[in-house]
Amino acid sequence: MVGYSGVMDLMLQGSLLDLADEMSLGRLAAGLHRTELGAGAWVDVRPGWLAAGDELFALLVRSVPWRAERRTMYDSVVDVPRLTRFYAAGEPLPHPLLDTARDALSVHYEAELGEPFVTAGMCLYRDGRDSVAWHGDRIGRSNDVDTIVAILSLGSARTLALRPRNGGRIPGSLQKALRLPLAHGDLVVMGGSCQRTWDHAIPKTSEPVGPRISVQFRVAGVR
Ligand SMILES: O=C(O)CCC(=O)C(=O)O
Ligand SMILES: [Fe+2]
Repeated sequence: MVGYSGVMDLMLQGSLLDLADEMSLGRLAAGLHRTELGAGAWVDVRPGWLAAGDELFALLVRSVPWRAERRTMYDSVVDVPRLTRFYAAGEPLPHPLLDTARDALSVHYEAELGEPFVTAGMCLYRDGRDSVAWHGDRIGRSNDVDTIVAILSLGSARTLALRPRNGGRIPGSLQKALRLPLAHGDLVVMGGSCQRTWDHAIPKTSEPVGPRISVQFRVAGVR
């Protein structure tokens, strides 16, 4: 028979296991790595920022009112086979962890950004055929001034591709393309002049990939 303290041990073990499985954001600065892209552009990657995000992913797939998006967007004609939902400033987000993530990002980037992240754009890539073509987030102020766009990646791993704009003819810009594999819980942050001097894309893939959701946090007046 298991005595009282034995029961307590079992309960404690149980709760420790639960804790380990509980969804949580790690310390943002720990494991954050910056790559300078030249011409004032940079990209930060923080692998595994969100731990145990399976339930959040499932909840977002289920409960976000996704809309089909296949139209012209950004500054060129962009084919956008994916589902989206935009949460404007002040609109309640579907899970409190997303508020926590946005606020942690606002604190971390305060000195560089000078204003908080306030909107959340969500995209659902159903499989490898869904994608977003080359573009910069240049709708609004980001067409003229530096900004920061922070993206939390959930679900299946996909590649975020980055390449210098205008065939790399922007003075000081690094002359190569980058491919960042983004896995479940990873954070990627594009900053400085990145939206103006670089383009990014989520390329289609013939790999058998499941659904992926990206949550993009932006400042007011930037899409
Ligand atoms: O899904 C992503 O990680 C990128 C999305 C994106 O570039 C956009 O919606 O502007
Ligand atoms: Fe974008």
